[in-house]
Amino acid sequence: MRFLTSGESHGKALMAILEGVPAGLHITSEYINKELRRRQIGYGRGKRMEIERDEVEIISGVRGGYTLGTPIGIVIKNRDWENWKNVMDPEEILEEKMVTKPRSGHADFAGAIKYHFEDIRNVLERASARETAARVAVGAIAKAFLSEFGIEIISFVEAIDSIENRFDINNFEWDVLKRKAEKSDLRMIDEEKERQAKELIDKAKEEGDTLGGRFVLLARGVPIGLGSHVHWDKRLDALISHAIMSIPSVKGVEIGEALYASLNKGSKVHDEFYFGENRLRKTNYAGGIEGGISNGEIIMVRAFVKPIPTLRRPLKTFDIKEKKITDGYYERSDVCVVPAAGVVGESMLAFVLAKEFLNKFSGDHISEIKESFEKYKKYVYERLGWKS
Ligand SMILES: Cc1cc2nc3c(=O)[nH]c(=O)nc-3n(C[C@H](O)[C@H](O)[C@H](O)COP(=O)(O)O)c2cc1C
Ligand SMILES: C=C(O[C@@H]1CC(C(=O)O)=C[C@@H](OP(=O)(O)O)[C@H]1O)C(=O)O
Repeated sequence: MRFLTSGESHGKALMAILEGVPAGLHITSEYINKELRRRQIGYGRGKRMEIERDEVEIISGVRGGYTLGTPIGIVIKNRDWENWKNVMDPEEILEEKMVTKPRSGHADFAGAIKYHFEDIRNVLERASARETAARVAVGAIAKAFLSEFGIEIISFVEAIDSIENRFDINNFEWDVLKRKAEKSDLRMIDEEKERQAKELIDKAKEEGDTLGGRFVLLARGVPIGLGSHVHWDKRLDALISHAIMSIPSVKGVEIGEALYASLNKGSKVHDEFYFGENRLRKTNYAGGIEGGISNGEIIMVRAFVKPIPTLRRPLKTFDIKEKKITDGYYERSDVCVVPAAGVVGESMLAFVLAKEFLNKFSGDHISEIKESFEKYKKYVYERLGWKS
C-alpha cells in the first residue's frame, strides 16, 4: 500500500492516490468527510478554517460503495482558491504577491535557497499543512480497512504548553477516553486541564504568539507480528516514527513510555509476563512494540508538536530580496494546532498499520485477507494456550 498527495494550499484542490487497498472494502464519501471534519474543528485554529469546509470527491477505485482493488483517487477542493486564483493560476500569475521575508520555523528560508526561488510563496504553498487534509482522507480509508479486523485508533491531546499531565498507559479505560476526547474541541480528557489550556491559547492569541503541545495515539486490536526485527526499515516503531514525524510541526515522537524508561531501571520498565485472560502483561511501558514487532498490546505513540511558526507579532527576519534583517510579516495564522495534528496522527498511524497488516496478511479481496487473518489468530491462541 502506498499513497501520494498533490496540491498547493491556495491552489484549486488537494488530491491523493492510494494504491494497494484490496477489493471489497466498504467506503463512502460521507464517512471520509466525518474524519475531515474532525481535523478541522480544533480550539486555536485561525480564519482559514472558517473558509474551508473539507469534503472529498471520490474519483476512482470505488464502485457502488466498494473498493475495486484499483488505485483510489480523491479530490478535496480548496474554497480559498476563489480568493487566490489570480496569484495561484497554474498558467499565468495575474497578481503579484511576492513573499521575500522567511518565517523562522517554516520551510520558507531553506526551501527558497534550495529551489532557487525569489518568491517564497513557491515553497510555503506546498509546505503548508493544508496538505494534511488529503492525508486524513487516505487515513480514513486505512481506518475502515483496519476496522474490518477489529483494529481501532484513537487520539487525544495530552497537554498544551506544559511538561505536566502525562497520561498513564497502565491505567485507563478506552471507551471513556475516546468519548471524552471526541466531545471536546481541544480533544483533551480532563475538563479542568482543558479549561486552563484554553486560557493559555486565548492569552497567546492576544499576545500575537503561538503554542505547541503533545498528543497521544493509541491503537488496539493490533495482532502480534506486524513489523519485523530483521531489517532497520522493517521495524514497526521506526515506520511509525517516520510517519508521525512527517506531520508538519511534529518535532518528537515517543513510542510507549520511552522517557520514563530512559530514567528508570530495567526491572521497573520492562513489562513482566503473567498468565492472564487473553493477556500476558500487566503493564505496557513498551507501548505495544518490542524488537520492531507488535506484541499484541495497545500501541502507544506520543508526539511533540512545536508552536506554529507564523506569529502575529513576528520575529525579525532576513529579507532575501533586500538582503537585510528586517521586521517579519503576518497575514493570518493558526495559534495552536495540537488537536488537528492528533487527527492527522491517527491517519498516519492507520496507514502504517494497514500497510504492515497487508504485508503479513496479503490478498486481493477482503475475504481472502480475513481467511488468512483468522487462521493466524487460531494459531496464536493455540501457541499461547488461550481460550478462543
Ligand atoms: C493542522 C496544521 C495547521 C498548521 N497551521 C499553521 C499555520 O496556520 N501557520 C503556520 O505558520 N504553520 C502552521 N502549521 C505548521 C507548519 O505547517 C509547519 O511548522 C511548517 O510546515 C514547517 O515544518 P516543521 O514544523 O515540521 O519543521 C500547521 C501544522 C498543522 C499540522
Ligand atoms: C489550511 C490549513 O492549514 C493551514 C496550514 C498553514 C501552514 O503554514 O502550515 C497555514 C494556514 O493557512 P493560511 O496561510 O491559508 O491561513 C493554515 O490554515 C488546513 O489545515 O486545512
